[in-house]
Amino acid sequence: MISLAGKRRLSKAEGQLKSSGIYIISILLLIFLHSKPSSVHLFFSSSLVFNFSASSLMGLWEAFLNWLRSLFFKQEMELSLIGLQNAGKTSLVNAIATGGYSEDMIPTVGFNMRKVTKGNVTIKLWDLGGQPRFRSMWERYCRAVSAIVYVVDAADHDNLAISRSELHDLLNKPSLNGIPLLVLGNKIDKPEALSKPALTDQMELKSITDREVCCFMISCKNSTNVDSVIDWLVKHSKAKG
Ligand SMILES: Nc1nc2c(ncn2[C@@H]2O[C@H](COP(=O)(O)OP(=O)(O)OP(=O)(O)O)[C@@H](O)[C@H]2O)c(=O)[nH]1
Ligand SMILES: [Mg+2]
Repeated sequence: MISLAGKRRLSKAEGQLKSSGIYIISILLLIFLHSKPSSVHLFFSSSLVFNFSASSLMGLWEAFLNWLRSLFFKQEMELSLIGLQNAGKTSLVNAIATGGYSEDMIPTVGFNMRKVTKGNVTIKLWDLGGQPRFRSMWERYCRAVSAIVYVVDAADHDNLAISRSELHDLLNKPSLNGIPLLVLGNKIDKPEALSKPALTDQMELKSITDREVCCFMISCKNSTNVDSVIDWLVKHSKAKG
């Protein structure tokens, strides 16, 4: 038997527990809203359209839970870097991992694997050799990845046609159906480098309709747009959960 005073103490403790729980959730919600202003905007714009529908509230709640999850759980993703020899794949791995750059690169023989951690996401990068003798293994290393990263030397006009046909041959493999594609036009520090519309055109990227395709123009040498590449990669690991 619990005395009346005991019951009072118990319900007081319960009340304190509840209010501190609400307090913690409110603080976390405020931090979330502060760190993701875009979701607040999205919520209010969709609320205006749908008159504060339950789905917009659910969307915000889901985004909040995903954010909470990302604070506590590490996420992993696997990527393959493909492209002709000399395109700058290994240079990109270095730019992502350390920000370093070297003119003196040794061509990749076979493949290298490197793990890079960005925030709570660990990215496993398969950096494949681009010489003709290694291209037959590209497909094998692309099968289970979250995204295929295809690097093109945007300043090497002579090899663009080969780069395009190698890319389209690879994407035609049924085992790679639907895997998102990130095409990177590298070496934009060189004056002869193509513009993004010209590269999109030359690589016939608009004809790829069976998957998500994104293209950035980058320079590993000057670290141009490397941050955008990392953001894209991290977003795609989150999409995979
Ligand atoms: N100007 C310039 N040169 C670059 C850039 N990125 C890479 N390079 C140079 O391009 C050459 C080839 O770079 P790698 O990273 O080895 O090319 P790769 O695609 O890994 O080549 P393989 O391993 O043979 O398939 C090196 O001399 C790099 O210094 C860049 O953004 N600008
Ligand atoms: Mg290499």
